[in-house]
Amino acid sequence: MNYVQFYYPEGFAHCYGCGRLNPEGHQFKTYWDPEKRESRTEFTPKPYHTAIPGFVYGGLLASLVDCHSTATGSAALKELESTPWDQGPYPRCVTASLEVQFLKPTPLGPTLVAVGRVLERSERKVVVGTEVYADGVLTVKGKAVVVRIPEGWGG
Ligand SMILES: CCCCCCCC(=O)SCCNC(=O)CCNC(=O)[C@H](O)C(C)(C)COP(=O)(O)OP(=O)(O)OC[C@H]1O[C@@H](n2cnc3c(N)ncnc32)[C@H](O)[C@@H]1OP(=O)(O)O
Repeated sequence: MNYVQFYYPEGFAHCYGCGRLNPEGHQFKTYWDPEKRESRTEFTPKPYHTAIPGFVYGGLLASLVDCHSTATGSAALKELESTPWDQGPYPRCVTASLEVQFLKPTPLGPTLVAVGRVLERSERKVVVGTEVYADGVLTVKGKAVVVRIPEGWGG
């Protein structure tokens, strides 16, 4: 199964967080389950993504929620099209607003699992709720408003 970012047009595929064409970036990959209408991004932080030894830096967690949300929004807008979900291109979203709640320190080591759900959707805007788990423990919650990319951005 290909991931959402795989279907972004080339001009929108250089994001530091999730651009498949940015070799220096995190290259987050988000999978969309069209039946459950749920998204999933897995990422294993590197040892240098440290806040204090043993715990993940909050900025990385915010980036994960950010890009995971734009990908979830993209999949939610793709649903409004008549083309199949496994045929690109996907609509591209940008983040208008991002809220992150750090519920517990996130341990550095385990693969993090971000799970996203669509809370609200219109033709142009999607509100996405995300939960991030480390070893099955919920450590971060996020809510993002993502908006279909305005005409004339990127390529
Ligand atoms: C090119 C590839 C990019 C890859 C991005 C990957 C993820 C990112 O990090 S994105 C980077 C950070 N984000 C940005 O730089 C975006 C900067 N902001 C903007 O360009 C604009 O404010 C933009 C495009 C988000 C919204 O444009 P604008 O013309 O204001 O939209 P507008 O028509 O007013 O609003 C659309 C909807 O979003 C809502 N909205 C807009 N801004 C916000 C906000 N800050 N908070 C909550 N809701 C908002 C509006 O209320 C409206 O909702 P509704 O349709 O229900 O009335």
